[in-house]
Amino acid sequence: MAQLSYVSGSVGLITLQNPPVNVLSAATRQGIMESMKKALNDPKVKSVVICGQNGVFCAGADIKEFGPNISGPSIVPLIYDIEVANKPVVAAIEGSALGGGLELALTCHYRIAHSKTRLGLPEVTLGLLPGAGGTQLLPRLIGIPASLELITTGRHITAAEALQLGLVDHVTQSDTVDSAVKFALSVEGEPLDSRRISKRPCPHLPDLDAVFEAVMQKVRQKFYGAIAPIACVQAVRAAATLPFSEGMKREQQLMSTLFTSGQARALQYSFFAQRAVGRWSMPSGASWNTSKARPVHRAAVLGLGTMGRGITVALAQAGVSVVAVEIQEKQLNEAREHVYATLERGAQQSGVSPSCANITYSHDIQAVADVDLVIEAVLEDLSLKEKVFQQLSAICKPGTLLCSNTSSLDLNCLASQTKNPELVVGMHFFAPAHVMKLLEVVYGSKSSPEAVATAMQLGKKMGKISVAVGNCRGFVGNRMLKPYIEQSYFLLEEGATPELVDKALEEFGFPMGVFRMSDLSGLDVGWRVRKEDGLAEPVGTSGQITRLRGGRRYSPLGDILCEHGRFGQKTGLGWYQYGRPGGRVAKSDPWVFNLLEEYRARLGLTARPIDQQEVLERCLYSLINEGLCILEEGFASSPEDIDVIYVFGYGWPKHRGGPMFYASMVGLATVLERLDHYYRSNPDVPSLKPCKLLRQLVASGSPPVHKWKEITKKIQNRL
Ligand SMILES: CCCCCCCC/C=C\C=C\CC(=O)SCCNC(=O)CCNC(=O)[C@H](O)C(C)(C)COP(=O)(O)OP(=O)(O)OC[C@H]1O[C@@H](n2cnc3c(N)ncnc32)[C@H](O)[C@@H]1OP(=O)(O)O
Repeated sequence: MAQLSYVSGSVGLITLQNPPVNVLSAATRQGIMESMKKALNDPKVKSVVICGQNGVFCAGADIKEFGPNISGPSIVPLIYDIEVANKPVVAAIEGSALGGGLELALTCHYRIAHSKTRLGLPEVTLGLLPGAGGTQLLPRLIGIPASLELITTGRHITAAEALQLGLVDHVTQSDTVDSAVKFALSVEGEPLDSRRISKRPCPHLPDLDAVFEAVMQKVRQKFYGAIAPIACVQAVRAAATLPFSEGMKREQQLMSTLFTSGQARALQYSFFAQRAVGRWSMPSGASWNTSKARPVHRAAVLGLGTMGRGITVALAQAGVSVVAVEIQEKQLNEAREHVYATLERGAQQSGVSPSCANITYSHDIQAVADVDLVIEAVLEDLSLKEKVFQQLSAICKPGTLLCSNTSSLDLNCLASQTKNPELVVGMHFFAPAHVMKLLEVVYGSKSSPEAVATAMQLGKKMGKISVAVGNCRGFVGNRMLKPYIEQSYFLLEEGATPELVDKALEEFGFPMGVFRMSDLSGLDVGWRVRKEDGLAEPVGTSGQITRLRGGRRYSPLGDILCEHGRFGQKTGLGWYQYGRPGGRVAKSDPWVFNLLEEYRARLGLTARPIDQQEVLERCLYSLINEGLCILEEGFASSPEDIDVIYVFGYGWPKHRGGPMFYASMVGLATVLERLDHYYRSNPDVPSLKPCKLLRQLVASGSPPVHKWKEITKKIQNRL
């Protein structure tokens, strides 16, 4: 796992050999320790270079090993041994130097990096802090403000930025190991004391208290409820105020609290879940490793409203050449300007040149004739989309993949309008499409595995986390949102206020509660769908309100708001008031309180006190229950799929893993008991009825999430 060889006569070259990314597993740590000892004891060796096999330095500790019993040598003493070495040790950094990998490099006396390397301390994203001296060494090397920023965000930086910060000594464009060996030869015999970072004082910061206070406030706001960023700030403060050895003790104390926390488990689960969703499968048995994606060199986006513009930007930024089509001339011109400005802004932020040259605009649908893939993003209207798919099927060259950005319509209906339904898949982006990481790739009953593989690969190229899901109403994300929103309306009927419900959900960790979120996305969208479904009927100011519709309880509260022209932020009024159309700051609205009182009086409902616990249980457990139904019915292939969708598309707090992981942390038996309880008192609300899979999981002893698949499969085989 780490190999010592001898080069250029006097250099001991230690190569980490743990593919694919040379993580510091027990065997690797052992290997480094033994190789180091051998090199230092060998009189022929005058300097040491540490590098990683296959162009990757080291991606840090092996996250899979984290748990109560870590075997093998501990990282911290190993790293100390390197720093105190009496021969110069040079890190030859290429690929990635992350977490424990960067800490390993920090204890070397010199750091040479290839220009394409990414460096960082991403432990905070795993619910941890850089616990192998990173919080004490980095501030001594690059100063407190820069260290705080890197450690609390976990951001990966380029070699150029690392050089500018003083994190590396030299950046090379040629062979990194060769450069490091040459460098090691040049410093043999030189004194090392000034190269030992632990011996340096932390650079003085005059307004220390103010800096730490400001950063603490920022992380509390930005990462609401997350404990790791706070511990990171506390650890860096120790570097600024304590001698190195004391600071190390503080780092270890903070690390051990984080290490066993539920948040760390959730975030580490999420790390692997993000990678697991790439290994998709379909109920037919087709999967990522049996299906080949087609290359997409040229894509078209049809319909340049908000979604189409975002998709155009994301494709261009991914280096795909785009034909952007909008039939209305005015909208086309506006879109062109908007896309240009967004690309310019993005380029300024990232420092790379904008990709505007990749885009051609047209108001003629014939312009899509020779593209490899089309993403349709016209209005969410079934008959319009059906017509568009008929046209696309006639115009496009044979084999062109036809994708729809629909968020709610039946993909099979669209596919049935084409000559080749196997070439039709859903690509459900989330607004703003060039920013949001999630992409639901929806397969219909006839979608070919090749079409799914192509959409998944294109999503990856666009920097998205793509999840393959089946074609049920609302797909996975929006389907689960329905019972969650429904419960929030019922809670209002029973005595809650939008403020109370939102507060409970925001304290849980959502960036916005359900009512603020609905105001942002527009209340009229759901209203239109409910009207199409025959659910929303005019309520008026007098007369009977029917609460039972389609055999289940229905709350018309959202419809009433829409009847009053309250569509949310865009009209300045919704569940809250915003001062003006397009206003962003939500303020309580007495009109809503009056409405709720009058509504309850009309229905003979008595308001009762509702606490935050009930809000969370009813909103979250009904959403979780729907997710379990989706798994049971096979529309998602694993709980990880659902969790990734919720974390990256719906603001589920990252440090809670996702709804399925959260349910397992709360205890499936508890979720089942509470759903049973609420369903007993609300038998006309089917979404509270615990699904078969939940009962089965509890009956099987509530196995951890990664074992649910076995039980899901059994239920599906029986269906
Ligand atoms: C009681 C208290 C005691 C506490 C004592 C603890 C002592 C603590 C001392 C030190 C602690 C150090 C903490 C850390 O170092 S935590 C790890 C920090 N590192 C990271 O977060 C890096 C994570 N990896 C990545 O960002 C990427 O994988 C990257 C390296 C950029 C490569 O990206 P890419 O090329 O896209 O490849 P993949 O992401 O698909 O990864 C390839 C496979 O490798 C697996 N992988 C990657 N990193 C790790 C890791 N650190 N541990 C385990 N496995 C890792 C990844 O899952 C992929 O596997 P698979 O193909 O099976 O999906």
